[in-house]
Amino acid sequence: MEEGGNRLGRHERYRGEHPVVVKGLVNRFGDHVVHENLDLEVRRGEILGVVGGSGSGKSVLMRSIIGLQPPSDGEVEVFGRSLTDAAPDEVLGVRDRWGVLFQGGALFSTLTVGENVEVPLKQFYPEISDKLRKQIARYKVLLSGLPEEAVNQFPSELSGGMRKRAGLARALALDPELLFLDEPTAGLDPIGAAAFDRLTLELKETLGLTVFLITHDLDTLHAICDRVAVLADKRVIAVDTVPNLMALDHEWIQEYFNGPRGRAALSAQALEELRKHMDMPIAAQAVKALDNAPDRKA
Ligand SMILES: Nc1ncnc2c1ncn2[C@@H]1O[C@H](COP(=O)(O)OP(=O)(O)OP(=O)(O)O)[C@@H](O)[C@H]1O
Repeated sequence: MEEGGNRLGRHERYRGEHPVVVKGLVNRFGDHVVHENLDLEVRRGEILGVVGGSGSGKSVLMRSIIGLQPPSDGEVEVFGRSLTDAAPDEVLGVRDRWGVLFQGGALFSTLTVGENVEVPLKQFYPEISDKLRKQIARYKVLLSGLPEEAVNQFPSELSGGMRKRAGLARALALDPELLFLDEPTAGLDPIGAAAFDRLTLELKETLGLTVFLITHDLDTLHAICDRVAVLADKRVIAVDTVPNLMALDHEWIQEYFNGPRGRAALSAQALEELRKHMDMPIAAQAVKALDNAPDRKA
């Protein structure tokens, strides 16, 4: 067990280097082997992107880490504690330290946004008064970039992007140290997706979160991920920064990062950087040239 493995006090933060450590993970459904000897360490304070082809087992990996998918074999440690053979009360002391945004938001449709955020507060902190719980929920809704009135709206009254933010507000309900996001920008338009990326980065920086982020969105990987884990061949074949991954000689990685969509994401990011320096004539010229480039007009 790594440093920081002693049981944490309720209000104590995890100080170890790796809030998530996965060792020799095996997941099987009948004859179908999804993971075989998968290892992964998530560093404290990083945004770790998780990529892989469809069906490569990204969601199953996340579910194994948060205890929703008991692994066929191997070990999962979260905040220095093994969850695979932990007693239920030990798991309880760990579960309230993470927040999860599932694909699609997974909000309760019969509850308002504010009430949705109150659910984990009620579950883990039943001693909190109704008034304080409502105030905390309202604050989380605002923190997620939603307007005040969203607190009393139902999920069906919100746009897709707002629903994602409502799901994020609920994931932040317990002031988590670790945030799991499963394809948070899927289905958002590019502007909404970029705004959600900025919010994720801001939350990571201001709240000191560690973020495990499953995504297919190349723009997200370039814009906010400190490192990216690549799932292929039933395991994590590489974990590194995007530039280092791009230099690896692996067919799937090359196709993914250096294929046409990968290059477009890279040029979009370069453009974004250049736009920050429009007072410099060379940057302004470059932005103009890139904006007029034929592949950007297509
Ligand atoms: N409960 C389950 N029972 C049987 N098979 C499952 C179960 N959950 C997942 N699988 C299978 O495990 C494999 C990995 O699924 P997973 O959802 O993790 O993929 P993914 O990498 O997240 O894919 P996508 O990018 O399409 O969301 C798939 O073949 C899926 O059908």
